[in-house]
Amino acid sequence: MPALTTGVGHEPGLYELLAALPSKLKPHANHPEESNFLQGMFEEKSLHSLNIFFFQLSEELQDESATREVNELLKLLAKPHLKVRIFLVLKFQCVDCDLFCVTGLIHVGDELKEVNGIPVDDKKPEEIIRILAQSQGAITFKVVPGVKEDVLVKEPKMFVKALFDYDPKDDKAIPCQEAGLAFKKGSILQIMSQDDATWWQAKHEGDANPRAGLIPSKQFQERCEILSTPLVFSGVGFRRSFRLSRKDKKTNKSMYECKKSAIYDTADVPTYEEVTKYQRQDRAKHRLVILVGPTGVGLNELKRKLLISDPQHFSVTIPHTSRPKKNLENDGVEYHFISKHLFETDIQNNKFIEFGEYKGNYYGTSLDSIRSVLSKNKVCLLDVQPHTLKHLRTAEFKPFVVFVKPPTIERLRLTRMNAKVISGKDDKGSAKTFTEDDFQEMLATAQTMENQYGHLFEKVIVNDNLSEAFGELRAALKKVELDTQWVPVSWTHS
Ligand SMILES: Nc1ncnc2c1ncn2[C@@H]1O[C@H](COP(=O)(O)OP(=O)(O)OP(=O)(O)O)[C@@H](O)[C@H]1O
Repeated sequence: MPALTTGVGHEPGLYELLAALPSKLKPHANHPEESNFLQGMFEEKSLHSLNIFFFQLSEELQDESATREVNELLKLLAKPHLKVRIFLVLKFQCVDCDLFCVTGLIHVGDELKEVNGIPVDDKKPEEIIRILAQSQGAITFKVVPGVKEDVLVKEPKMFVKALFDYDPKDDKAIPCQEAGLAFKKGSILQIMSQDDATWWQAKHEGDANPRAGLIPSKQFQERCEILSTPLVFSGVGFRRSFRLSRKDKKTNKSMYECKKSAIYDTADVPTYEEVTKYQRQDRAKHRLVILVGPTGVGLNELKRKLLISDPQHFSVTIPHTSRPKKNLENDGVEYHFISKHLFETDIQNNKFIEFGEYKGNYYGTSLDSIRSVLSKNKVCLLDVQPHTLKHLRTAEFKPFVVFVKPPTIERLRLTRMNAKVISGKDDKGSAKTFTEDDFQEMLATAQTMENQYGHLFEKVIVNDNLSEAFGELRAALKKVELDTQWVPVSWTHS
């Protein structure tokens, strides 16, 4: 039985295999015209833009017109060593010439069973070439996937969270749009095969339909993304540099300039993240709840409502400052008061997740202040600039990131008519009503945040009607505490 084989230890994908076939088969060609035919056929552009269709065995079995194939497959299935691995009969079709062929993503070691319905088990390669040469129009290969000991016993159990939207209909690179699997940012996909370097096979987690579809591999998507993304040093800032969780409303606003840059980190091209199921155990620490959103969108308001709704359950961090303590203040209540020197040492030692300077004094949120809340078995509510998220996405904090998004400009005008925003522009940090510019900036910043960090948001809440937004947030946080969630695999290895 002819097997599609190449060099040991190398498993090319479909395209490499097609490219390698002429030279592999050449020694078996008896006549120069056979050899030329082969060369021509495999260089044919159309063959490289093959449409690929997958047909599950179950579907084939249900297809009454396929009686002969069914019998053949049943015979094969009866062979104990083939039992598990014959699961696909795969077809591909050439768009340009209407060639309709069978195979899947062909791999080294796959066995060719039929060409155009002619059994080729006993045929020599040169005989197969002759059948190909004589074929007109449709060419059909039937291929039995080769043995892979590790996939024999069970289905692959690798799950990933998609960090980008994908629709094969918009993808000019995919060899067959019909065989592609569409998904959205945040979709959980079960990866069925990574054998091909460019196109993985996957299905939606929990999808009863066992058919897998093609998705771009991680490496391929990274390449495409890098090539298509201009390196932009955006002037659109995240105006509010960082917020502190102080209870003093007067100073709880955008007074500080953040020291860290909000420039897009092109090294982190969002593709897929391997995930696993996580269920918080009874006595385990709560996941850190992070709220992200443009200035004025209502993060403080939502935090405040949560704190009031259940002060025993929710809490916020106490910031550090190097400014002198005022008379009515208590160390460790409004702030942790520390010296400028100690603050600088702590900055050097990466103790702050965010810090800034205002009127010569430092203010910052330390990692230890988060730990302190979590160790009291409370839910810690934190709002940060989105670029700090990657530092907080650790097994220790397992953050649940909520993006609070403004509604449309019309709804902003209506709902925020009487609302006050703390102006960071004047020195006093005084409250003023929202201007049209504030709304525009809020919307623009929200868009930038979503574009750059949207893949890190687990929940998006539009803060249109405040009580509805609060209700949605509350419900989401409840779910996080009680339900099983998909989290990065690295969070569950300790
Ligand atoms: N859905 C809403 N409808 C009406 N007013 C709202 C809504 N959400 C928030 N506000 C009001 O908008 C103002 C700004 O809200 P808040 O201070 O919570 O924003 P923020 O996101 O914390 O902004 P900053 O970063 O400037 O602190 C407040 O007066 C608040 O009461």
